[in-house]
Amino acid sequence: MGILSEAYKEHPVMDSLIVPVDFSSIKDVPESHAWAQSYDFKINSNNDHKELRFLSIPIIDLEDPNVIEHIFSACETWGMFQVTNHGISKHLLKQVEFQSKKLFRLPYEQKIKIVRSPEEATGYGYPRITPFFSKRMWNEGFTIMEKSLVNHAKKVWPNAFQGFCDVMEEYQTRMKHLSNKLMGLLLESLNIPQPAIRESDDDLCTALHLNSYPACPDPNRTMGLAQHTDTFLFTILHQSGNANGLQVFKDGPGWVSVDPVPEALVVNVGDLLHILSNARFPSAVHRAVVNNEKQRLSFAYFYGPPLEFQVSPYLDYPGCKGPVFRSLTVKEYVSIKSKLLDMALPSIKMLPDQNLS
Ligand SMILES: C=C1C[C@]23C[C@@]1(O)CC[C@H]2[C@@]12CCC[C@@](C)(C(=O)O1)[C@H]2[C@@H]3C(=O)O
Ligand SMILES: O=C(O)CCC(=O)C(=O)O
Ligand SMILES: [Fe+2]
Repeated sequence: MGILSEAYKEHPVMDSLIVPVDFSSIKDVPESHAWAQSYDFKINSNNDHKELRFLSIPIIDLEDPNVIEHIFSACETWGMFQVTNHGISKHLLKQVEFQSKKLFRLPYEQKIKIVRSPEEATGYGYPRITPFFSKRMWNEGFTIMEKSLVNHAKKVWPNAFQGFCDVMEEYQTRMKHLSNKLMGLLLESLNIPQPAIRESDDDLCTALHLNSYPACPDPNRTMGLAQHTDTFLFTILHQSGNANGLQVFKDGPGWVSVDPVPEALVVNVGDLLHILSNARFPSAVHRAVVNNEKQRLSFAYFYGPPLEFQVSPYLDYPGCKGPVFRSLTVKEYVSIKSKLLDMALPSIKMLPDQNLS
């Protein structure tokens, strides 16, 4: 999605909110990264729901004959599920992990050479949502979209970039394939006739984002990735190294831990699928916390329709009371999200009288 930067250009991010600190040289959590003590780091903090304490998101076997029903129910209840039998080999996941470790282990001066530029989408840096929070996150990331990959890799490994590029390219190809399959299942679960979303495969908005959460001296004072919803249709996430960290917010129990399940990948609903489903599927509010033992890595693959695609709520289902959101292009939504973050969805809600015909 080279042209995704067209949508970001209107809201360039200041350099100081992109360039991470050198985490390898930090012995204590600095003020810049110390979140308020009142910040809710706890899991299942709502004591009224003790019985929900051990809740977990559904695990769905993609070869289950009832996969459509399971996906519908998981998306409606959680906006998130884990999938098994997804066809991504353990070997490839290990290679992505190996190459990512190699990248984040580079000396600081090297990583700085591939910092994301203020209007761009790809490269090394703090999470994109950083400007919306007064404190920095305990996270360094690297975003890959097709064209940028080789250029960035050449800057840090002029003679040895190929290994990194081959693995990341292979992973993106496999992820796109799995995403096309999941998209079909998600649309079927919503009874939406397969639209043009997947016709122009080349123009799809896809991105691979590698997250690294360095081991933190005081994990209860800082946040790995602050709460957010993902922008596109859905995200496929691999939590590497069996390290906990991901949490999803559910009304009632509060923050629920999404523990890594060997061989499973996490799938979460993003804002565009929330709009397309006419709010029947929640866009999963999630975050990542850190630990003091070891670095945690996660790999997120974002999948969306082409930038010019018009996203409209689908209304042909029993009990539909009219559109919850106005329709808009992907590009317009990305631009609104860069400006408003969690107020983006409320800002495109239809007013009650706009639904009267
Ligand atoms: C395609 C994208 C989705 C993403 C913004 C990005 O351009 C590349 C990084 C993605 C990420 C990863 C961490 C959380 C997130 C909210 C962020 O700040 O950057 C997501 C973005 C998103 O879903 O909008
Ligand atoms: O690291 C995680 O578990 C969450 C990552 C995430 O939410 C993202 O990259 O959008
Ligand atoms: Fe996310």
